[in-house]
Amino acid sequence: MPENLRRGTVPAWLYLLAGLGLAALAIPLVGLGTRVPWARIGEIMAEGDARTALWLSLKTCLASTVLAVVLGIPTSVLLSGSWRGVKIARILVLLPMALPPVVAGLALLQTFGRRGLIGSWLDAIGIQIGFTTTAVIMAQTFVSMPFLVVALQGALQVREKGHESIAATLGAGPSRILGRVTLPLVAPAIAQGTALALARSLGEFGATLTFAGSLTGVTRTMPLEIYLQRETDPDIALALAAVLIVVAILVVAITAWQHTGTTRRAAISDDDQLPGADTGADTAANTAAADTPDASHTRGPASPESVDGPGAKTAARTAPRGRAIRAHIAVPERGTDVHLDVAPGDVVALLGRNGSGKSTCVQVMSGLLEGPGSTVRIGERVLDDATTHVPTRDRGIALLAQRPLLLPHLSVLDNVAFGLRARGHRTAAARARARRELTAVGCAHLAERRPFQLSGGQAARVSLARALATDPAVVFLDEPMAALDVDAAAAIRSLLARRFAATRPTVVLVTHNLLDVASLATHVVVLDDGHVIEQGPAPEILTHPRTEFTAALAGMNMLIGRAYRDDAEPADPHLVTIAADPFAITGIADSEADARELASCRAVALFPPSAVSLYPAGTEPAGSPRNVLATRVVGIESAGRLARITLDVLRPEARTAAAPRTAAAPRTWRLSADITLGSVRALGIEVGTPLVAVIKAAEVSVVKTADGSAPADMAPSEAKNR
Ligand SMILES: Nc1ncnc2c1ncn2[C@@H]1O[C@H](COP(=O)(O)OP(=O)(O)OP(=O)(O)O)[C@@H](O)[C@H]1O
Repeated sequence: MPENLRRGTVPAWLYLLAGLGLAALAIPLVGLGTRVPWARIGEIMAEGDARTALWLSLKTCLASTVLAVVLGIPTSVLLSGSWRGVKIARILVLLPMALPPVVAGLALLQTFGRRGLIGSWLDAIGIQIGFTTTAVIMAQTFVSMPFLVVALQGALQVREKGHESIAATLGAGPSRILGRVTLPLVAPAIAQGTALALARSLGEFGATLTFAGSLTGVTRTMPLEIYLQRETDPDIALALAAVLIVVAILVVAITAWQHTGTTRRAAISDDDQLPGADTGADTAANTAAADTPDASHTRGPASPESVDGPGAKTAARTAPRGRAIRAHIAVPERGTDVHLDVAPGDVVALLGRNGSGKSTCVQVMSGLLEGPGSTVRIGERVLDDATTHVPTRDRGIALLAQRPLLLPHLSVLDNVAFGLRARGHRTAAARARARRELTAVGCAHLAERRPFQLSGGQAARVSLARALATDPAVVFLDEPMAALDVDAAAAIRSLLARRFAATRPTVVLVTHNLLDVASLATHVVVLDDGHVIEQGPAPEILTHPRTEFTAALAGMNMLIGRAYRDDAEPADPHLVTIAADPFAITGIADSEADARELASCRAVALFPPSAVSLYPAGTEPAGSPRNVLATRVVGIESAGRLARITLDVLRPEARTAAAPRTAAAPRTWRLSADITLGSVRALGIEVGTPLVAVIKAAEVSVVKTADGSAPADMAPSEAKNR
């Protein structure tokens, strides 16, 4: 029993009406069944007229269904769009469904009959349609095609269009998008519409009789044969009716089977999990495998075409492959007017409140949205101006959106190969490259799966592999980590950082996450209400925010400095200390591999104000917290039910022995701590109060900054020792 019926959510009276409805449909068929001379069916069907009628019905139905599909699919695609007059066109197409069949037959006769509008012309050149098998096929097509159009047009109108946009960014042209993306996505509706059209053709009677007549072997189909036999031998009519019902049941059953299959797949896809799909543990294992540099069997180089080593990265850094972006995004109806100037190989984080215009900028630059006054130039190419609009597929960009938007009807491997195929690569070469890309994101073992068999994190990795497989010079990322859990997001972030460092594309990254900014972005552009309100190098904007929004975003505590690992702590391989002489703080990297890689790099430690506990000065907190800082209160403000305490960290007397000295020592380090109002009273906090701040290492995230491989604040001697 369906779930909703078990839960009693259906009112009792519904059962009565539903029972009556089913009975109204089934009882006449049962009544017919009781009168059918079942024992004589074989003998009756062996007779010439009956067999001829059945054969003619099957032939004409097949032909009319093929016509309905060939003409109906393009018609449905056209009618699913929005253009002037589309509503009238939709009514016209549906009209044959509402017409009595005899009227449909009259219309055809008056048009294609010997003396009809077009028929008279055809007759003049020796072509006669009326009362021929062609007329039967035309009559069946006329009445059946609207069924296919209705089923398909509805599905096309509500389809997810994101897949098509992504296919365009991967270089697919309109025909490839229609054939490889749009139609496969609405395949269940095509199957259902085709079966409905076939069933309607099979039962067609009135239009056929009026337009084609009833000539044995030429136009007399099964319904006509049944009608005529009813006058002379009712037993034969009943036997033929039974055969027609069996054929109709077969058609309907095939439809129902198709429909159930696709619905089930879609339901599984929505849950993103299924029996046999990876569990969280598997995902974690994959993540770990992908992030372990020496796990060469599961993870190849960050760039499939490059060698993943510090030397390679440094070499790549000096030679960006990305192109400069110069854009003026003007979309008045969205209140967006933004100038963006991005240097080759830079990673620009586009920040701003919801609705501030970030996605609009990405849509215009990727060609998915036309801004009337916009100009977009990538490298030397003008992509948009008053007279030019280069379609998305020809822009040489990649777009990674919040949802992976993998094509559900293709395997993981073919999803990744899609962009390469669209750009003319042969299947074998495209698949070989796709395998390398999958290896690079730790998903080689998933190549043969379908997207509905992936977890959210795996789908995001595959989507990343697909976007980067075409070696784009410019990458747009529209919150690709927003829908992922913390671990999956960290893994994707780390993959992106490696890939960007290795291949240096120009990147525009839309995000709300400070970790993304700190670890990926070289520059930040902040939007508000469709306009740029602040921009500059990422570390500068984050450490000295000039707007309320950036300050709130940067409300996290942070320390940018040089990372090092304490070799005396082999039991804690994730621990990393960030030193910005004389200050230092210990946190945890996303993985042991990240911790190893971070050592000696420029990195940022981030922790929220809620992670800071305060104690009276001079007390030694119980346990063994890693970060114990002497501080002094410089500000107190109310933050709802909490108080936000601003503290200056006091310069330690002696620098931690293991901490290397940095060239540019910060003069002050200011922290925020959120504590309850009761704690404020209990600690007697006021401006100037000395306090001990304690931060658990587990609360401190450590990520390499976007320019992490080239520490800017290192003393020359230390840079040499690296
Ligand atoms: N399809 C649309 N049609 C009309 N207006 C839209 C459409 N999509 C977005 N807008 C409007 O354009 C403005 C900018 O929206 P946009 O989606 O670019 O913002 P955003 O900064 O990306 O927001 P978020 O962080 O919520 O994704 C908003 O005022 C929004 O309401």
